[in-house]
Amino acid sequence: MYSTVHRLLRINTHRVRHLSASCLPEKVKIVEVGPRDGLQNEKTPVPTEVKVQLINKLSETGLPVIETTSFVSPKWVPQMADHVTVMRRINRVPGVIYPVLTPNLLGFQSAVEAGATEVSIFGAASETFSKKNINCTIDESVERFREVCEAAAERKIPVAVKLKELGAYEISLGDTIGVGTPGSMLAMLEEVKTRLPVSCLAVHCHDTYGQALANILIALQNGVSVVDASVSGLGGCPYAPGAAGNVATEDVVYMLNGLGIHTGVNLDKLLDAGQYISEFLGRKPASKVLQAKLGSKL
Ligand SMILES: CC(C)(COP(=O)([O-])OP(=O)([O-])OC[C@H]1O[C@@H](n2cnc3c(N)ncnc32)[C@H](O)[C@@H]1OP(=O)([O-])[O-])[C@@H](O)C(=O)NCCC(=O)NCCSC(=O)C[C@@](C)(O)CC(=O)[O-]
Repeated sequence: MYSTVHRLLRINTHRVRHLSASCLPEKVKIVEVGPRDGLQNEKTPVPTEVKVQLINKLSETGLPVIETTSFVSPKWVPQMADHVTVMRRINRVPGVIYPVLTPNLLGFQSAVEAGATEVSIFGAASETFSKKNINCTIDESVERFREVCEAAAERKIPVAVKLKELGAYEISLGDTIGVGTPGSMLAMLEEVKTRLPVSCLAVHCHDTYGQALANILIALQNGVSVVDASVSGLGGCPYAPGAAGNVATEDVVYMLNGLGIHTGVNLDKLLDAGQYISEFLGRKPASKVLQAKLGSKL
């Protein structure tokens, strides 16, 4: 029995090494979106101090990018109404980037005043979703993005956007409703890679159908090395009813550690941050790794 298990382990290890060497990146940049994408959908207001504490804890984990808040209309997304205070109160760790969402010029200007040094704009591939999410057509949204990109370029502020020709340095491909499968991820990436260099692509996978980790693995095998994830698997989009949270950051880090891929993230500190916010929300974490750690405490 022992030797069978041993042999299986040896075979698996060999396969992991083979994967790493041949087609997986050596390093992956994880973009933590929990404080924004994760919390925006919470129905009960989360106190500013809790958001600040969460971001400060995440800042200590080694995560390189933490999407902090969004400068959208408080009438549309009340949970993000404290964006200025959050930006002012967080402890910014040198080397960590704290981007914020800005849907239009007004949002961009407020974000800069509050000290944002990187902004993201967000568009949709579906007219219906564009209208529901930012109250304009796709064409109109591109015009708004152009204004933001021009204002950002004047101040040398990097922009992450879906439209590379406007000057974005990174494009995050979002499966907002989490219906993608490894098959559709592969087909989508093969198509996108005919038009854009894979080095500027990121993936943003919600886990509604439990496919997110498998989809991410396919993306990594296709050269993507930037992955969005949300601590404790928080989230969902207010304009995509029924969509589950993002893939849990803890689960992504665990998978990448197992593949020998460097992230720079301390998993124990990340689990502490996940436990902190899950306990505050009084909710079982969606992260399987955090569930395993908490065990009988759940
Ligand atoms: C885009 C708008 C603002 C257009 O909203 P609108 O109503 O069309 O805008 P408007 O220009 O007609 O202005 C109406 C009012 O909003 C104000 N306003 C206008 N702009 C701003 C601003 N930036 N910040 C604060 N206030 C703003 C403006 O001043 C005015 O105030 P009033 O005169 O009525 O008092 C609105 O539709 C909105 O805020 N939508 C929310 C979008 C959002 O946050 N969605 C969730 C994030 S996207 C997401 O989760 C998906 C993603 C990215 O994570 C990917 C994935 O998950 O796969």
